[in-house]
Amino acid sequence: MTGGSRNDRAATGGSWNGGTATGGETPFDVLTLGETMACLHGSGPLRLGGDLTLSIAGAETNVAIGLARLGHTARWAGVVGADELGALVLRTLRAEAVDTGTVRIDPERPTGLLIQENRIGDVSRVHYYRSGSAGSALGIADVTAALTAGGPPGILHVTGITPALGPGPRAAVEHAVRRAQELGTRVCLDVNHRARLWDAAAASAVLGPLLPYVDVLVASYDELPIVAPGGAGDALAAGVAEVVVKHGSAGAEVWAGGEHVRLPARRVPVASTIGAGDAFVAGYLSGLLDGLSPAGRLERGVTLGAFAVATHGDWHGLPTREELGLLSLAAGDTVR
Ligand SMILES: Nc1ncnc2c1ncn2[C@@H]1O[C@H](COP(=O)(O)OP(=O)(O)OP(=O)(O)O)[C@@H](O)[C@H]1O
Ligand SMILES: O=C(O)C(=O)C[C@H](O)[C@H](O)CO
Repeated sequence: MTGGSRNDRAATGGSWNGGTATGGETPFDVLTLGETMACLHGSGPLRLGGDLTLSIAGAETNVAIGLARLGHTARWAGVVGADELGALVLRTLRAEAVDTGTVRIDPERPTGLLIQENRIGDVSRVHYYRSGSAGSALGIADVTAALTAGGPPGILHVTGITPALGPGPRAAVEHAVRRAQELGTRVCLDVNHRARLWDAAAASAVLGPLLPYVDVLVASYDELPIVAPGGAGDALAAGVAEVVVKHGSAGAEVWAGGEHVRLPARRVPVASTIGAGDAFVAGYLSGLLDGLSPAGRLERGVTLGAFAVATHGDWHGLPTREELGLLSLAAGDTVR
């Protein structure tokens, strides 16, 4: 399916944008691509049964939703099944003002599913039911449509999850980053290693060669060696302009424009850490779009990460621009 609704929301505060639009349309601030699934969330051990809540999850759409909530324009490219869960994915994204105009519906494959199991305290397990899914049918043609319809986006955001889904998605990501570079679109890669999908050596062989096309590299401190065995310096030497490293509850750091900045995490009560990394990326890219300094970008990343941690759900608790200051209120405050 092509030609769904075009998000006409104006870009707010974007200090730079992509290449020239065709047909008088405004390019999107950010294009993300990958797999988004139905997500069941349980509050205890799965084998005991009990209630599950149904929503959607996908690292790339978590980022797109975070950006859209802050007033940036975002498109997601992917494939869903011709089923009710695919309809849930599309309906949710449209409600969050994420453009789905180039999303393809595959009549042969089901929408993927993941189940989040809250096992002990804040320790969760994720179970995938995504083998043979519609999302894993993503291919080069999907990327071409998404990158060009409406003009090249300002930023292309991809993650290391997508190439782990199979040869089609891998080719799609490799094509996307090359084409983005030709189009003058900046590329952000989040390593987002998923050990249940592939091992570190396989990830390294695929993601390492992408670095010459990457402008902003994001990795957790334990993932960085997958693409840069010698640390951030290796990635900078490979041509990456900004290297952002996340340290969970210890905050994050960035090397950009000859600067090195490190910030602590915001202190918040922990509801669920799932999605903190994606929220962080949305905040960081929002700061980049707004023309903030490396410290300002990092600060917005850390702020969105804290919103994700302090609320339930992958993306549900992410702030609008007006809500960014909420974290500064004292515990127990009520806004009236
Ligand atoms: N306990 C916490 N309290 C406050 N902020 C946190 C906490 N954990 C994470 N964050 C913020 O979120 C950012 C990203 O978190 P983290 O490093 O855990 O990402 P991640 O491992 O990629 O997460 P995920 O893959 O689950 O999305 C951190 O850099 C930090 O700013
Ligand atoms: O693990 C994945 O593939 C996902 O995209 C699901 C999660 O919602 C996401 O990664 C949270 O960070």
